[in-house]
Amino acid sequence: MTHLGVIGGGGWLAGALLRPVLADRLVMPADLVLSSRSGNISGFEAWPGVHMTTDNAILVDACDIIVLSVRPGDLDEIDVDLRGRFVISVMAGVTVEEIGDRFGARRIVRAMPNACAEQRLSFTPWCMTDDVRDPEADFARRFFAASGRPHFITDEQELDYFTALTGSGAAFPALMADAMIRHAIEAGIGPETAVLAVRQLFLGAATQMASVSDTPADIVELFMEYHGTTAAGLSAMIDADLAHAVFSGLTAARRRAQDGAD
Ligand SMILES: NC(=O)C1=CN([C@@H]2O[C@H](COP(=O)(O)OP(=O)(O)OC[C@H]3O[C@@H](n4cnc5c(N)ncnc54)[C@H](O)[C@@H]3O)[C@@H](O)[C@H]2O)C=CC1
Ligand SMILES: O=C(O)[C@@H]1CCC=N1
Repeated sequence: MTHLGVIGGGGWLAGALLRPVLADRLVMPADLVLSSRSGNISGFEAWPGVHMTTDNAILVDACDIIVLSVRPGDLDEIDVDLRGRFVISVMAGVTVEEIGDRFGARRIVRAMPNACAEQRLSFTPWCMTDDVRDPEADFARRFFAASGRPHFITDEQELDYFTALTGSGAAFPALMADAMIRHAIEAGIGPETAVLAVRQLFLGAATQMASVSDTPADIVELFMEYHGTTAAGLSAMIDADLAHAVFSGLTAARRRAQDGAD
């Protein structure tokens, strides 16, 4: 049986990816090894058989598939030999070439999930080196399918773009939601009701956008053509150049991913 080792397994993203994988029994607890700085990893109480260590060399010895999930700035501390191992990296801004040079691995999948993995709703673009074997590619696809929607890409550079666009998960929509909540509170709505209302709005809007054939642009146009209160609000937001703010944010995030996130 394949053993999976996750370096940085106590982190935010690793937990979000692994709990669905364990719940689906894609990997059994006894076949999973997690490493962290402290060795005390929470969030896996439902699977007491999961192994935990502070020693990455022990993890690598025990496992044939290694997931790299430390922050890019902590990569220098990871002193392991991954020659002959199948490696899956979810690190932002760390290229396949760098992973190969640092660790000697040739069979590498690089992916960019987001924290919605915890809800099994990540969008997860991924790419791989030519050396990856068919069953390994199949495992990677199933691994990421447990926590959302994997999307295979052939151009690794697109991963830096997706790091900005979707790697951020709920954060960019949350900024918009927070602005709406603050406006509602200023208008006299109680804070709890404002949060409740905007959460439900985003749930409805996201569910609708994901399920109807209309694109987001079609939905905007539909309301503009209605010429009602929504159109008044949309026009003011367009005049205030909401798109410019969004473009600036995505450009900055992409630049950070290209420069090497830390
Ligand atoms: N959090 C997110 O939403 C996303 C994160 N990522 C990427 O995932 C990677 C992990 O990010 P997070 O989980 O958010 O970070 P985190 O800080 O929550 O987790 C990192 C973990 O690595 C461990 N660690 C650090 N040095 C270590 C070492 N030498 N040996 C073993 N473990 C060590 C830490 O103890 C910590 O538990 C990053 O490279 C990030 O770019 C990618 C997409 C989304
Ligand atoms: O904010 C970050 O750096 C991490 C990596 C991509 C998304 N979240």
